[in-house]
Formats: sequence, C-alpha cells, structure tokens
Amino acid sequence: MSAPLLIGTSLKMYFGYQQTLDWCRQVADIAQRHPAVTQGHAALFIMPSFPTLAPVLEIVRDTDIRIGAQNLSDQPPGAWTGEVSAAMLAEMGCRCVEIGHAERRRHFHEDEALIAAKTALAMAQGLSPVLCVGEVDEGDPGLAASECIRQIDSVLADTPQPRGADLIVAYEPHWAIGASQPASSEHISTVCLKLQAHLDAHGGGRVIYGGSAGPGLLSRLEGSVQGMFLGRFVHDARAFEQILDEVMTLQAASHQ
Ligand SMILES: O=C[C@H](O)COP(=O)(O)O
Repeated sequence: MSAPLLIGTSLKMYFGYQQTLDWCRQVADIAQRHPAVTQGHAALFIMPSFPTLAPVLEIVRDTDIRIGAQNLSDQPPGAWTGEVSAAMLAEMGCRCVEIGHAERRRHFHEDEALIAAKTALAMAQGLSPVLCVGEVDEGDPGLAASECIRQIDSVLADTPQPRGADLIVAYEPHWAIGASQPASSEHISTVCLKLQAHLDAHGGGRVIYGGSAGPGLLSRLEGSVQGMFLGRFVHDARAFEQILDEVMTLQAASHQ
C-alpha cells in the first residue's frame, strides 16, 4: 500500500480556547470513523495554539492524529523567557512542529539561519518538522521551484540524512496564503513534483501543499502532492470529512 496522504492543518490564532477543543473533538470523531483514516490512506495532523496542546493531546489520545506546535524556540532549554523548547514539545507528546511559515518570516523577521536552528532542534527531539517554503510573488513555477529548493537546501544543510518520512515540506506560495483561492493546479503540481524529486534525491521527505486549500483541490492535483496543509477552509470541520472522502475516491481510482 502506498504511504498515507498527509492531511494537516494549523489553526493559526483564529480560534479561542474552547472553540479549539470543540473543533478537535469533531475532527477526532471523524478520524475514528472515516475509512480514509481507519484503512490507512490518510494520516492527520493538527497544529493548535500552545495553550491548547495538552488538552488536545488528550482529546486525540485514542486516534492516530499527530499533534504539533505552530512554533518552537531556536534554543535549547534555558533562560529564554516566553519561549517553548523542542524538548518540552516532544516530552508532552507532540510529534511534529511547524517551522518557517510565511507569516513568521514576514511578521517576526525569521531568517533561514533561525529556521535552520529550529529545524535541527526539532529533528534532534524526534519531532517531524513541517518546514514551510514558498516564493513571495506570483510568477513562473520553474522559478518558484528553484527558490523553494534553495530554501530547503539552506535550512537542511547541516541536518543528518536520511530524513525519510520524518521531514514534511509544506509548499506554501506566500501570495496564495489567505487568498480567495489556491494557486492554479498546474502551478502547484509543477512546483511540488520538482520539490519531491529533489527531496527523493537528497535524503527523503514528503511535499504537501498549503495556501487557500480546501475541498476539491486534492482531486484536481492528480497525485502530484503527498498531502495538504489546510487553513481557513477547514474551520468548518465538515470540510475535513469532505477531503477525506476525496482521499477514498483517489484511492479507489488508483486501483482501477
Ligand atoms: O497554515 C496554513 C496555510 O498558511 C494556509 O492558510 P489558508 O488556507 O487559510 O490560506
């Protein structure tokens, strides 16, 4: 059987505390009964805000949903007021962590050295980095892929290989985040296939797409991505279920 498609989301800072727990309960319920998950065709991950990590880990305890943080410190444990270490995230049961999102690059001036340090600390603690890469402005997909490969190589230069499935690269063109619709399917497929080929040749990893993604997109991408990194368009948890329905349809089509 092929590797399960990765279907994940960051809740960013959209939801309140109770709203996050309620939404996670709905997704946990979907995960426990949807055949895409129970038959191993989809693997889910959720990245809620820091204060909700502990109760969310409890909510998904009887599922295979992976929980991750949206950020971590670039420093080991110590005198870093307000920061959260990779070690603590791993200890509490997180299995992945988001690193290098466009919003953190833009609003918090995160550069590649910082993103590289966070990635190395995450991997050292056994956390799968969900490493976000993407071009700033809309343009040629070949140039976009080259820019993303440059970002990946810069960040991963000093991390050990092979990385295998432990590395998730989220291709998120900055211009398609928070938009009314995702990048075109042709653009996404061209870039993601090039990134996947690059990872396959350099230590492994899996490429997923994010940026105004929602129901319907996975089907249109015709197998050119390993999964989806979702945002606003799964705030209604029923959309999660619709995307899992698509996974089942894709799975059935691959056996015809
Ligand atoms: O983390 C998720 C991405 O930034 C996409 O968010 P969005 O779908 O709301 O544009």
